[in-house]
Amino acid sequence: MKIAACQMVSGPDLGANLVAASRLLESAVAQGAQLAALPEYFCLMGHHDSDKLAYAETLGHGPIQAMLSRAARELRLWIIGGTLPIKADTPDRVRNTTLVFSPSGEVVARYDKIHLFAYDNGRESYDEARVLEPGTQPTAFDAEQLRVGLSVCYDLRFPELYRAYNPCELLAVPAAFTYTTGEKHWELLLRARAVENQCYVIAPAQGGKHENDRRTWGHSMIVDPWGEVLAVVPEGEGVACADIDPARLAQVRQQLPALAHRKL
Ligand SMILES: NC(=O)CCC(=O)C(=O)O
Repeated sequence: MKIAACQMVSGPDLGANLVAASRLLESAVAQGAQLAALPEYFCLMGHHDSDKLAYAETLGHGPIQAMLSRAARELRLWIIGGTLPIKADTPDRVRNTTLVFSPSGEVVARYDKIHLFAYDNGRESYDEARVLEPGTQPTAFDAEQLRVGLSVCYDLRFPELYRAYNPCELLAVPAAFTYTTGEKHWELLLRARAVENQCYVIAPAQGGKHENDRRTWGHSMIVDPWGEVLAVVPEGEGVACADIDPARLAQVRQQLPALAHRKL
């Protein structure tokens, strides 16, 4: 199966972000992809944390989900729908949610980001817990022969989440890594998760200077189970495509049976 990681530089205009996401999904299909993934916050990188509340949807309703479902159906594509804000049970809180759409346009999986990002180096600071409510459930789904484990951005720093997905063939990490942390840690962590879990990793990211003055690292990539980077988009909008090769997965696991040697 050919897979595609779509990189975006989303802004505060929901309509414009949805148009850009549709265009990238079409481009992924034109390059032969059967599964495409969008980045974290693909539909909105607002000026304020509270913008997420204004655009939050209830499950099964709203323009963001309608666009993803229509694109999946019309393009006959599996879509890992980055993240979108879904209303939480708690007032004034949202879940940062990945919805997965099958090629018939149905939602087949929901994952709510478990680990909420916080960072403060004196010049930049983030605290997702101000408006987000964390998820609690690791979630995987099957896309034909592929078992895919879901995660979002900061989750990448918590290897125990990915162990919960073993065995699977692909780990998905839609992200909006900061430029500062991404420059140092993004590729290192993605390749580590691929090597230690002997899986492919698809990591679609935000990458560039956003209207809200945030700068994200980008470098959307696809990594193979030996830790090789198969495709990358350094900065700006674009699509990184690569093939999932079952023979490669089998070869890596047979030559170095580290997963079978786990003791804990
Ligand atoms: N949106 C996020 O979770 C950002 C995570 C990040 O930048 C990191 O360094 O971790």
